[in-house]
Amino acid sequence: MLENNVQVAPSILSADLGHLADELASIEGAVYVHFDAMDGHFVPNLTFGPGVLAAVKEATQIPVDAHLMISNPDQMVPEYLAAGADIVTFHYEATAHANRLASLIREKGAKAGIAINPGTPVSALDAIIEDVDLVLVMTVNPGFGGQKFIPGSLRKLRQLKAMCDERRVSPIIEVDGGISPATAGDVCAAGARLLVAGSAVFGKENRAEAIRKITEAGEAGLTRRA
Ligand SMILES: O=C(CO)[C@@H](O)[C@H](O)COP(=O)(O)O
Ligand SMILES: [Fe+2]
Repeated sequence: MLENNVQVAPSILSADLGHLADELASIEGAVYVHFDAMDGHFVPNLTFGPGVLAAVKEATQIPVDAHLMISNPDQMVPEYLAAGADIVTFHYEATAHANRLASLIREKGAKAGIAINPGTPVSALDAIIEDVDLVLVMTVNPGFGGQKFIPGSLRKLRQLKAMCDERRVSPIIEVDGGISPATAGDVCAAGARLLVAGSAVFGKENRAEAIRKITEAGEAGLTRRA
């Protein structure tokens, strides 16, 4: 990914699931479709699994960014890979074998992502930062769409960017939760480049315009940083 390229991944958690194919067709400008898998155990909500991911892949050409909010991801990751996920992101807090899991994802040709909850420090990534393609900094506590952005996430993003620069690695830095044109500038100024947005895209009538506004606000944040 280019250093100054802001990308938006609409989260279908906020889409009208009864008309998923139409919803997917509406997100012009989206670089990924964000797919929130929740198991009712790691997070207090239950959504969809690999079967729905395979249906999403059938319905759109846009690559799928699978965010697995599930306990014991080691068990289910092969299913999400087989379903066609282009990025598979598991939670640091959910596995004892993060490096092994990241290797498995990469061996199958997908991008490997690791996510950290708001309560998990960036230092938790110390032993894995070289082995992943993406780091997802949760900017709300996972489980639900439409929550308020946690401002303390900005400090974590700056710490992560500094860690990456020091170690000379450049994973995609993704943020998820409460992202809108109002918060996109700050997260991009702090280091994020891939912005998940659920309610700020699917809650709007004109999705292409919503995606464009988030992208532009993010790019304005990059200028501020420079
Ligand atoms: O992973 C999650 C929630 O746990 C997200 O991907 C949400 O779907 C984001 O929704 P908004 O905060 O953008 O409405
Ligand atoms: Fe997500």
